[in-house]
Amino acid sequence: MSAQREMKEKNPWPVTIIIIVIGVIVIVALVTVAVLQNMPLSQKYKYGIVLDAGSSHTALYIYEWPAEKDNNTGRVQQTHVCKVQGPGISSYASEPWKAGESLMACMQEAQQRVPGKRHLETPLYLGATAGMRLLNMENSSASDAVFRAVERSLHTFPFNFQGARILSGQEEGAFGWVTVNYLADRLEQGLETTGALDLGGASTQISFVSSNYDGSESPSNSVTFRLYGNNYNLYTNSFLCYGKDQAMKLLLAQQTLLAPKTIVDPCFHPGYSEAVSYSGLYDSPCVSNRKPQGAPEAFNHTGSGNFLQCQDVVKSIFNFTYCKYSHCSFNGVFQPLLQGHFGAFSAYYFVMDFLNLTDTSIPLTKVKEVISSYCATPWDEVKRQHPGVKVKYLAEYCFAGAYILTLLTEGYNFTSDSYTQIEFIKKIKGSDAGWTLGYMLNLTNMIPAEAPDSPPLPYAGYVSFVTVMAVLLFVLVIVSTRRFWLRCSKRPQIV
Ligand SMILES: Nc1ccn([C@@H]2O[C@H](COP(=O)(O)OP(=O)(O)OP(=O)(O)O)[C@@H](O)[C@H]2O)c(=O)n1
Repeated sequence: MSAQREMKEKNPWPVTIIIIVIGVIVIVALVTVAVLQNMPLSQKYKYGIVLDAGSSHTALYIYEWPAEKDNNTGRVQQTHVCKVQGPGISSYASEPWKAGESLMACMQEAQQRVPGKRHLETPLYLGATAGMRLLNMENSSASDAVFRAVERSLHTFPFNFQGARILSGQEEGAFGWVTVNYLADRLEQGLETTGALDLGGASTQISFVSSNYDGSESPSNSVTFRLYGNNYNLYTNSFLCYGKDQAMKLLLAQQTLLAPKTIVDPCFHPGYSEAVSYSGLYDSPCVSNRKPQGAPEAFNHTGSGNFLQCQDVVKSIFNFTYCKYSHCSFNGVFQPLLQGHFGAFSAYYFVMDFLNLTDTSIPLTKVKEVISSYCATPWDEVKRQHPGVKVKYLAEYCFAGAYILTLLTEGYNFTSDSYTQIEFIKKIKGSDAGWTLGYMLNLTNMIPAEAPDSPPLPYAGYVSFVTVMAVLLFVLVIVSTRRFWLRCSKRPQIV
C-alpha cells in the first residue's frame, strides 16, 4: 500500500506530457493560422495589350502582372508578342480598311492567350509612331481614315479598348526610357538611370538624365517625372526622318539631286543593282520638297561598297555646324553632355547584332573595319553567305552600320570611351525594350509617384518571428508554472 502511494507521489510525467502535447498543438495552431492569414493569395494575373503601330510594321504585346500587386515594381512582364503580317498601318493610306484587317490575326491570338474571364477588364491600347506622324503631316484625312478602320477592327474584340492615337516623339522617347529603367529595377531602388537610344524606321529617339540639364535650356526637350518618390528631369529628343528607312531616303535624295538615271551608291555592295522609282522615293514628307525637276520615272540604284565614301555621304544628311545652344547634337537641336549607361534598341540592335558588333568593348576602329569589310563584300556573295536573311535587310546593313556609327559618334557625340557605356539590347528580363511597356504602365497608373509602403518584415522573416515567439512563450509558461505542476503531482494521493 505504501509502495503504491510512493509511486503515485513521484510520477509527475502524465501531467507534464499532457501540458507539452497541448502546448505543441497550441503553437502549431497559432503559427498555422498566422501563416495562412498572411500568405500571399494564390497568384491571379491581370493583363494589358499594347499595339505598337510603327512605320515599318505593327507588333502586339501582351503584358501580365499578379492581380494583387498592381503597384509593385518590376512585376509587369511581357508574355507574348505577335508580329502583324504586312507593312505598318501608315502604308494603307489609299485602302484604310486593310489596315484594320491586318490586325485581326494578332488580335485573335491575343483573345486565345488572355484568359476569357479577364477579357472585359483587359485594357487594349494602340499607339502609332513616326509613320503615322508623317502620314498625318502629309494627309491628315488619310491618317484619320486609317485610325477609323483600325478602331473599327479593335472594337470587335471583347477587350477594354482605350483608343488609338499618335504618340508624340517626346512620348515615344520618354516611355522607352521608362521601360528600360522599370525592367532593370532602377526606378524603385532610386539607382542611377540608364539612357535610352531607339532607332525606328522613321524616327530616332535619345533620352537620358544628365546632372547638367535642369530643363532651363531648351525646355521643349524636358520631361519631368516623379516615380517611387524620386524626381527625374529627363532630356529627350526625337528626330523625325532619322529612323533607318527615312534616313536612307535622305541619303538617296542627296545622291539624286540632279535627277540621274543611275547612281553609284558607296553604301551598297559592289554588284548591287535595283530600279527605284522617283515617285516612290519622294513620296515621303522627309524628302518631298527636294524632288528634282524633270526626273525620269526611275533610276538604277547600284553599289560600290566603299565605307569611307559612304560615311561622307551619310554625314551630308546631318547639319553638324548650326547650334544656338551651349551644346547640340545635330540640326541645331540642343543636347546636354552625355552621362551614364545607355541601352540601344530596335534597329540599333538588329543592325549591330547582324554585324556581330553588339559587344561595345570592341574599339571603334575595329567596328569601322568590320562594317567596311561588310560593305566591300560583293552582293552575290553577301546573299550566298546569309540565305536566311531578308534580302532587303541584307542590302541595307552596310548603310545602316555606317549610319549608326555616324549618328552615335558625330550626331550624339559618343567618344571611343563613352561608346563602351552603350549596351545594344533587344530584351530585358524577357520583355522587349521599346516604348510600349512604359506607355501601358503610365496609362494604368502602375508606377506610383511615391514609394509604396512595404511591410516591416519580409514574409519569411515574419514566419520565423511568429514561430520563435510562440516557442519562447510556451517555454516561459512551462518554466513559470513548473513549480505549481510539480507540487500538484507530488501531493500525496490516498488511494
Ligand atoms: N531584322 C531586322 C528587322 C528590322 N530592321 C529595321 O529596323 C527598323 C524597324 O525598327 P522598328 O523599331 O520596328 O521601327 P518602327 O516601329 O517600324 O518605326 P518607327 O518607330 O520609326 O515608327 C526598320 O528600318 C527595319 O528595316 C532591320 O534592319 N533588321
